[in-house]
Amino acid sequence: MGNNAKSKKEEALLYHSEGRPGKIEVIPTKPYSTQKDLSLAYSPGVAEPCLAIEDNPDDAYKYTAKGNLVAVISNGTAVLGLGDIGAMAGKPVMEGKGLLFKTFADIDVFDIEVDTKDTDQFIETVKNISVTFGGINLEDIKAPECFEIEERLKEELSIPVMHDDQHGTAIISSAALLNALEIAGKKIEKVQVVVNGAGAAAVSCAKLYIALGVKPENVIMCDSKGVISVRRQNLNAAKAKFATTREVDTLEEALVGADVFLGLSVADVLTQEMVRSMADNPIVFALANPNPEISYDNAMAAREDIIFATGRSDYPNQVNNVLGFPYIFRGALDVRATKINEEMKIAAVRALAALTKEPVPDIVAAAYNDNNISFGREYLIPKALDPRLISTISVAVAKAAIESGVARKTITDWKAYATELDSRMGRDDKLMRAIRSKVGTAAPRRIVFSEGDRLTTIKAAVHLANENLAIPLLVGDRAKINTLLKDNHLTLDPKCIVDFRSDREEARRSRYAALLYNKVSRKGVRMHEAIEYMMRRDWFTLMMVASGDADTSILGYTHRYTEALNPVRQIFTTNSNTTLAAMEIVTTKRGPMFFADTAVNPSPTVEDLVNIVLMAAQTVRNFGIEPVMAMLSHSNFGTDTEPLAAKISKAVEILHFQYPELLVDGEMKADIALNKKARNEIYPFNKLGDREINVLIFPNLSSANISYKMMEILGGAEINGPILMGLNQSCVHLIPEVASTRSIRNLSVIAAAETIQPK
Ligand SMILES: NC(=O)C1=CN([C@@H]2O[C@H](COP(=O)(O)OP(=O)(O)OC[C@H]3O[C@@H](n4cnc5c(N)ncnc54)[C@H](OP(=O)(O)O)[C@@H]3O)[C@@H](O)[C@H]2O)C=CC1
Ligand SMILES: CC(=O)C(=O)O
Ligand SMILES: [Mg+2]
Repeated sequence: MGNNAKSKKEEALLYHSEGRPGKIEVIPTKPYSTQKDLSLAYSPGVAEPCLAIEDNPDDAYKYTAKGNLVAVISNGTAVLGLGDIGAMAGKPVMEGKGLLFKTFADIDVFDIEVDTKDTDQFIETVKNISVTFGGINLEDIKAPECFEIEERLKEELSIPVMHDDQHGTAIISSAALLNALEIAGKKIEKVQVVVNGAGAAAVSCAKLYIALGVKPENVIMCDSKGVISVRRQNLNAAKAKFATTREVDTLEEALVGADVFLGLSVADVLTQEMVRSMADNPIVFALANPNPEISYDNAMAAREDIIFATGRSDYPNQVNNVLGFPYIFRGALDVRATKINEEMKIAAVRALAALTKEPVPDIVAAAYNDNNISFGREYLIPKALDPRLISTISVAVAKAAIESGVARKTITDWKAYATELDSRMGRDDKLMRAIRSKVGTAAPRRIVFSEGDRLTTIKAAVHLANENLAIPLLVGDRAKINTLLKDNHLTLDPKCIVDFRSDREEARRSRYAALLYNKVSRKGVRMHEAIEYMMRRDWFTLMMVASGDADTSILGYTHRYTEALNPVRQIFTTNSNTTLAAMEIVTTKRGPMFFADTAVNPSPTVEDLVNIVLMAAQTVRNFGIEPVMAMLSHSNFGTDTEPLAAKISKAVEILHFQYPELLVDGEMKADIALNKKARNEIYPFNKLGDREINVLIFPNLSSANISYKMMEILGGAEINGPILMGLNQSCVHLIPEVASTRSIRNLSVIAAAETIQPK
């Protein structure tokens, strides 16, 4: 074993053994700390749900975890491509499936390893424990027993049962096949397909390919003994259905001129010569795990026109059932489907294939460190970490279950269901959705971007234009913008590009310079400077807004937010001492929280703090949310009198006196702010009562900035902002040049929303 392989082995073993051994644990979902809690969780309180379920078995979905609990069950006879390694040895894979179910679809899993190879015993065991679960995922059970096991369990149980290696694999590889055929320019009813492997996965994939249009006579299947032909004796029933009449005996012979190779067998059985003998643009899915039928490097070296996929995550095109089973079960559980039928599988195939053609979100680009992911040879199928999979596949599956009559619960509000799915994964950005919807229903605003020739900005602009959320105006070099658009297969109306330094814009620059001079001549700016400024993208961008050529702007900055604010202050404030401040929307599990001041005032005075509170209150109100504000400190209501705490206490005193209607109090520590029970018990005089605080005003820039960044990294919160506050007119927000497309897009939507007057 080479050093690299050895260290990978050690790494994998350490990963599994470190800390609490294994990969999953059980976590209670109800309080259990007091005697009272325990008497409800267990005896005597627990008797009540027991009796309710005895009366009405369906109540198990109401009072127990059944409805969200899936059993991953295996006997270890076909574990990955490792073969029959036994029930116990397969446990790491089953725990792994549990981890994937939970993290990708919020489904809880018990992994169950059944130590028998006897089909009847296995079925009996599963049947006897099935009441515990909302669904059963059979895993890594070898063919042909797996076919009978699944068929009988499906017939005899009224919860969804799916053998993942069969149908999960079939669904994902079918979606990849449809897309690969489109890229190869081939028709499904014409292609010659060679399937290597005749087990659980291979047989099921071949069946689904045929259901999607592949001609049965165009499929040749091979097992460990070669081509399955009518001339062979003693074929099991599943293989017999694929026996060919053609005069070929080996994989090598079968592949000559073939369009598709589908490998669900073992490593390294496909040679470069075989690949070279295939038709033009050969589609090669080498899906054996952990090592494919041909390595990525060998496949790529074999020929240039190959369209290639493996089951692995470390190469492009991971065709692996992980893209399917979490979401298929999610959809099935949510409508309490009695089975997973053909309609649901086909719906999942189509949804997956279609999703691949949608622009890829930044979060995926970041996760794979690749900004160029778009439909093509290297992207036949969505990435496993794509957060859209849940709302795309589960919705399609649930709809198909309802339409095909196997659902025991219906869903009518599909938007709400998709939202619920997103929120399961902690990505619930209700506020952003509300803002987006406000912007989407108004006439699109003209948003000018100072960094118009950056790819992140261009992508955000294309999204905003395509979604009709704004008319983006990109300030930058036209040729550069056009190249970036072309290279990234993006399109944008040429009118959206403002090549501000070009000769064509000379008249506009003069007009803006005159206007600027008019505005700032009493702030020390001379005419020749105003003319020079118009060659600078920040000044030019701001003048587009000041002149009325744009409704609002997004200004990129490199080093310091406060430096970038200088032209903003010059153009849009009458007094250079006006307090400006910045606020971040921090989307937490509790909902949106607003943090201020996160970017402008390093050490705010009492007056600044009062202004920050007033501006934050107004901004939050504009979002349709009633602000409940805590002024944070290391001290609670005078417990410390040192200057920083005293400054906040003074600001509160002024606010209470001058704005008695405002729900603001402090100074208080973060735990007191965020725990209303403790706040009311210890400080019953506080002004905020039973309300949850949603605005946190920090004592200084450092604490605010540190806090929201910690929330982002450690707390997994999504951050949107910074929202610049304090200008008379909403006209600009500043964003770091390194910001992601998602951040730019969200801030743009916020900026657009601010310019919409309430009806
Ligand atoms: N990427 C993905 O999502 C998935 C990949 N897989 C992979 O597919 C493979 C098979 O899994 P599964 O169907 O569950 O297992 P099974 O045990 O049910 O089937 C294995 C099949 O492979 C055949 N086989 C073994 N050696 C060869 C060979 N040299 N040439 C041709 N065929 C051969 C066997 O032939 P015989 O019938 O003669 O014994 C059998 O038909 C595994 O590597 C697994 O990791 C499986 C599921 C999902
Ligand atoms: C991916 C999978 O389920 C397998 O290889 O068995
Ligand atoms: Mg498997």
